[in-house]
Amino acid sequence: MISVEEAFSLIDENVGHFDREEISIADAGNRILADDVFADRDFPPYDRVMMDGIAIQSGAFETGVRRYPIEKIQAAGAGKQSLEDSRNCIEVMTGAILPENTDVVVPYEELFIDRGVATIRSDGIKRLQNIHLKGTDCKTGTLLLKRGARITPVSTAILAATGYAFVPVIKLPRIAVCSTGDELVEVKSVPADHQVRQSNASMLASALKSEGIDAHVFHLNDDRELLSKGIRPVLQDFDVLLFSGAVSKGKFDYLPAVLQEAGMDVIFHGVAQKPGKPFLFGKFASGVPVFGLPGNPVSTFVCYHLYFRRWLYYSMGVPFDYQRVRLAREMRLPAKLARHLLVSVENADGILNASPLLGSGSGDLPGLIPANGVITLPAGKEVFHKGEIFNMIPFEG
Ligand SMILES: Nc1nc2c(c(=O)[nH]1)N[C@H]1C(S)=C(S)[C@@H](COP(=O)(O)OP(=O)(O)OC[C@H]3O[C@@H](n4cnc5c(N)ncnc54)[C@H](O)[C@@H]3O)O[C@H]1N2
Ligand code: MOO
Repeated sequence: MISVEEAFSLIDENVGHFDREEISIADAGNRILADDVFADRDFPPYDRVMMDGIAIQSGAFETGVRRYPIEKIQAAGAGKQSLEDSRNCIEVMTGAILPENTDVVVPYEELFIDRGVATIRSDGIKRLQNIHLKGTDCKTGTLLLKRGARITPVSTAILAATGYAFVPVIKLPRIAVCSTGDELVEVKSVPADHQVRQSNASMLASALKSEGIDAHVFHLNDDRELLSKGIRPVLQDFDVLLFSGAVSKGKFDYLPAVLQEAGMDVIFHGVAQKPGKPFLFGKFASGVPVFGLPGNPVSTFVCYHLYFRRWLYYSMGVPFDYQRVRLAREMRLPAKLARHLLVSVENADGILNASPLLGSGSGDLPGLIPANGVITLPAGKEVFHKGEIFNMIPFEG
């Protein structure tokens, strides 16, 4: 059995390389940007009128002119007009380009307009007032979004503003989620006394959905022949295989052997950790990785977050973020195995306090309900003090 640290290193050594693709901006939310994005023009791209009103020349105001015949209108979206007579004004609309020969915008609230003449009621004006000058936010060529960033609503707006109708993103892998086990029945079924509804595949598919991945879900029974037959088509059609169950020492835990028969190399099988001790990680010669998540629901979920998501993020070139949390109470544990502890966090004046949720072990699915994430208490140490800082992998967002 290898240590958690060795398992992480082996995951890191075997990260994938995803291609890029161009997708419609309408579908780009939450995807990972594959290119840097630069400003293709200044922001704003022209001297932009910021208030509805009139545009005048400051020089005319300084010589005492207060009554300005309206020469024309500069609407937003219309080409640039020009003020012919400096004692006149042009009516301007928010978002319009500032007309030539003007350098001040006076809003309607400070005007009195009668029979085509605007009288300025305010005492003073400032040159360039209510004008959003070209390039003041950023210049053409400025780096706005970095490759590897997750596309947020704000980055979607930047992509739209810079002309990306189609956005270069990192391709998402096609993932098969395969649950195993004869005791498992379909969600819609009424289970007999010795059966349970199959919930791990739903949990994994839902977790993958939040990464933007639509997984294909399969169920395979604990029959060596059927398992062997069942995985063959799955092997061909997917980039990543996530299995849940059938990786420990049971008489019907055929999965590791069947996968090896099909050509998978075992990278490791068994990690000195709780939960998730029988976790299996392997790879086919084609490069397709296999994550054999132990079947107990807490083991499945914890191994998914610790190992699969790490692999996925690193394969996409994205940092795998942790939250710094403070252990809310002392923990004493046997030092033999690393302990992945479910925690619920509470924000106390900006400090995230993490309370361990002990539940009744890795089969305790309802025990996951209050969990916000998982922290790892390393092997080789028995006492962990209240207030010690840990990296928490959050389960949501
Ligand atoms: N002799 C040993 N027995 C076990 C060991 C061991 O080292 N020696 N390890 C234990 C640990 S730790 C775990 S974790 C489990 C994992 O075993 P498997 O990966 O083979 O999983 P199963 O036996 O198939 O299932 C375990 C448990 O989880 C339930 N399960 C499985 N899949 C689902 C699903 N899709 N939805 C809901 N529930 C699921 C299953 O019914 C079992 O109760 O092995 C220990 N045994
Ligand atoms: O790894 Mo098993 O994870 O204790 O249930």
